[in-house]
Amino acid sequence: GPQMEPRATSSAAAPLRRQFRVLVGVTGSVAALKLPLLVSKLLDIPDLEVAVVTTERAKHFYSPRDVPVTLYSDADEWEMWKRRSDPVLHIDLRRWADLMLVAPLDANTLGKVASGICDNLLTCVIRAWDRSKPLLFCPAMNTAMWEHPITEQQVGQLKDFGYIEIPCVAKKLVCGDQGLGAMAEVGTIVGKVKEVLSQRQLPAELNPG
Ligand SMILES: CC(C)(CO)[C@@H](O)C(=O)NCCC(=O)N/C=C\S
Repeated sequence: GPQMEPRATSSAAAPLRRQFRVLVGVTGSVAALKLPLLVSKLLDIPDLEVAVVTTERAKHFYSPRDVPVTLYSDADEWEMWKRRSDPVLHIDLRRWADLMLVAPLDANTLGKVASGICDNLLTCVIRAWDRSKPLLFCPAMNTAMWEHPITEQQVGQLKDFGYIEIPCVAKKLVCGDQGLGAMAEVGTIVGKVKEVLSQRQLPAELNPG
């Protein structure tokens, strides 16, 4: 998990290890049931390290047993910070990650991010995010929510921040409605992560000289 160990070891014996760190944010859309599949597909990408930050609502849609990486939630922030000298988890996480992927981004968290609300671990990481690093988001919500005019405004706001949208798709949603609002397919999401990583220089300390 994201401890502050050195980013890479390079010695005669061991080649430079180029781990690229992806922090997955998961929120309370029913599409969060795809988290185990998404994490397992990300772990198939060579040299990728994955950690997850979950909201409380998202926990209803997956079992931590099916997520074989470090999974942070709000209580971890409270546990970790007891006194002034203690680390601040959302700041540790913004430093640790090279790329952030919010999948799914539900209507509630979309609204929070668009207006700078940061009332949990995930929104605090995003609020503190270093915008020189890529942040990808996958909206997912009921069609009626998607079609509300506030959605376009708030997605536009996130794009103005420089965040990259992986657009939702039209499907027969789990609630029976047919239309836009379904999270992009996991294959689409993983493909976009690969594309963005291929365009990025590795962090300097991974690629000295
Ligand atoms: C869950 C999944 C991935 C199954 O294909 C798909 O329905 C979806 O992305 N739904 C997210 C939209 C949503 O949150 N609907 C909430 C009420 S309809």
